[in-house]
Amino acid sequence: MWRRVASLSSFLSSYSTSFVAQTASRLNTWESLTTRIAQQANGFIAPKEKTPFITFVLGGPGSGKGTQCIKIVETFGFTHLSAGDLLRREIDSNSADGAMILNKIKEGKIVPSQLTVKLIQKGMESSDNDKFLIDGFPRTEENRVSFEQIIGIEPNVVLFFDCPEEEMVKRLLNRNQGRVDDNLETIKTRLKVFEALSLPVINYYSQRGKLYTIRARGTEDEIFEQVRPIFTAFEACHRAVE
Ligand SMILES: Nc1ncnc2c1ncn2[C@@H]1O[C@H](COP(=O)(O)OP(=O)(O)O)[C@@H](O)[C@H]1O
Ligand SMILES: O=c1ccn([C@@H]2O[C@H](COP(=O)(O)OP(=O)(O)O)[C@@H](O)[C@H]2O)c(=O)[nH]1
Ligand SMILES: [Mg+2]
Repeated sequence: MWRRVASLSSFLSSYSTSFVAQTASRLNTWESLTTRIAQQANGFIAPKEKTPFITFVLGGPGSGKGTQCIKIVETFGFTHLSAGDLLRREIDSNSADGAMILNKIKEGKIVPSQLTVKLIQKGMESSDNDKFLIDGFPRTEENRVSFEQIIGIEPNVVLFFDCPEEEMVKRLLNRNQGRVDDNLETIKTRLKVFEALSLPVINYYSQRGKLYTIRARGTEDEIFEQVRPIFTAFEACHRAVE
């Protein structure tokens, strides 16, 4: 469905007086947003009939990734694959790796890449959808490379929820989902891991022109209004070729 688009730039520029344009101006100017998206869609060459459209959803712990993914799913029909949820499911199913995964999560450390990528791969293969939100992954450069090697596709879009540390800590301590890692000691490690290992991944995608940074403070709805124009523009690209 999300196939290569032949001539998007002209379509997108004629779209610039729409409601979407007004909304998009809060994030970027509409022109620069649509130009970027057209370039990315044009660079997306489908090697087989159904190549998935992949969005990586990144940000520190408590930045609101999961919360915003729910809204993206409701509005744009993506399938949500949270790497953390997939790993927690492995623990709950008493799999051979369960104890190791639990330890890593308790310590705020990163689970070996191959394992996480295989779980994501299974999630993608068991879905009929061709639009995926991969939430909380890749968290390290090694994660990123492993995904590219095993899945063989690069993300089309990378969202980065940029949130001040004190706000993330406050949210995590109030998350109230009974998670073993929502305690101050683990949170401190997770913030260090984020800075040391995850920020390089974010910088990598910024350099590749795939990064959309969202200011992740404010109400959930306010934050979603920064996210919405990105996917609206991609949908517009998609409709243009149907
Ligand atoms: N904009 C927001 N303002 C206040 N609290 C939020 C906001 N977005 C999410 N939360 C809350 O913060 C906590 C962490 O959000 P979550 O989506 O789980 O973040 P992440 O997946 O990035 O760790 C949750 O309890 C969630 O309800
Ligand atoms: O690709 C991943 C995703 C998660 N985790 C582990 O799972 C924890 C919780 O991740 P999740 O994405 O659920 O946390 P969030 O950022 O949403 O709070 C992380 O701290 C890691 O220990 C991991 O090792 N690799
Ligand atoms: Mg989450």
